[in-house]
Amino acid sequence: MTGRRAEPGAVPPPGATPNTALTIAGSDSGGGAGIQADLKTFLACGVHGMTALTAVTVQNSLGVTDFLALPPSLVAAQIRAVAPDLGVGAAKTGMLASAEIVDTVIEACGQASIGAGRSTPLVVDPVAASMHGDSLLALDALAAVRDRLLPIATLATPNLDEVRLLTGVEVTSRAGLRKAAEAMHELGPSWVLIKAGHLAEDPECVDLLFDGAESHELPGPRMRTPHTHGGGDTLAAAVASALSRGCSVPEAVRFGKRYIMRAVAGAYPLGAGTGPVSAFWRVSDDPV
Ligand SMILES: Nc1ncnc2c1ncn2[C@@H]1O[C@H](COP(=O)(O)OP(=O)(O)O)[C@@H](O)[C@H]1O
Ligand SMILES: Cc1ncc(COP(=O)(O)O)c(N)n1
Repeated sequence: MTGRRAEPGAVPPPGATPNTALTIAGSDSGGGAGIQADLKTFLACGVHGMTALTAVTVQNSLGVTDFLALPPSLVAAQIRAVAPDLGVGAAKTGMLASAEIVDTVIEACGQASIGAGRSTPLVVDPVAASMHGDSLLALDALAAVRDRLLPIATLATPNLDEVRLLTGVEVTSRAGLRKAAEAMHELGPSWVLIKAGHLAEDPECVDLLFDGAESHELPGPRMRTPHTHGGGDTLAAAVASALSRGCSVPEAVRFGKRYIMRAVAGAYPLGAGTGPVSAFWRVSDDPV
């Protein structure tokens, strides 16, 4: 692997080939989530980002009003185009829109050696709906994600709504996270990171990483901001960035947690609804 550095997040020296990460996800016209969040995060984490676009959403700070899913063959073709030529250090999935896209992505990942136990680790963020509740995944696609995509995930990163949809386990407090992690792990991913952002009453955001035997808490303060649009994508993309540099899953998740805490701390209002988490904290203010 070219350019591996001990410190995840470091910027590659000018002219050096950076590590690479691929996002397989939808476009957010508002720029806060989806491939836009992933690309900003990849840049901020010092890796070269690539995209396999699955859908175009019509979206702003108030929600998603429409989307068009791309033909599955075009999604697979994007993966096939970049994998052998540019090399994929790590991949992540976000919005996959339809069962046909899910199955095509699984097949293309197999051909490109992306997935658990293969050369390229795969982070599956099982995106089902936007934070406003707008569906981003067809009903029949949830079963495809649960039964066929999660088993090839190196790491799955569900939020608590996705845990409920995928496993039926309802989490209402920090004490319930371990049960959620066990139920998610039974679906087949090597590792599970349960995100606790939705436990609004908890003064902290303690996410839980689980490998089927041991769980590790990722503590962090709960920031007083409503502007967390794109938070899940940003966390998963930061984790994928660290994996692309050869970090272990626990190292990559700890890096991702540090990254998302800074991104939420810098989140800003934009539009009449919910603003995005920030990537600006990583940008130098040197004059051009
Ligand atoms: N108010 C907050 N303060 C600090 N961290 C947060 C806050 N809200 C969410 N997070 C963190 O952001 C990440 C995304 O969490 P969550 O909101 O649960 O997922 P999603 O964006 O997929 O719905 C997690 O690491 C979570 O702990
Ligand atoms: C294209 C796309 N992908 C993912 C999300 C989820 O992000 P959020 O939960 O912040 O709405 C989104 N809204 N749009």
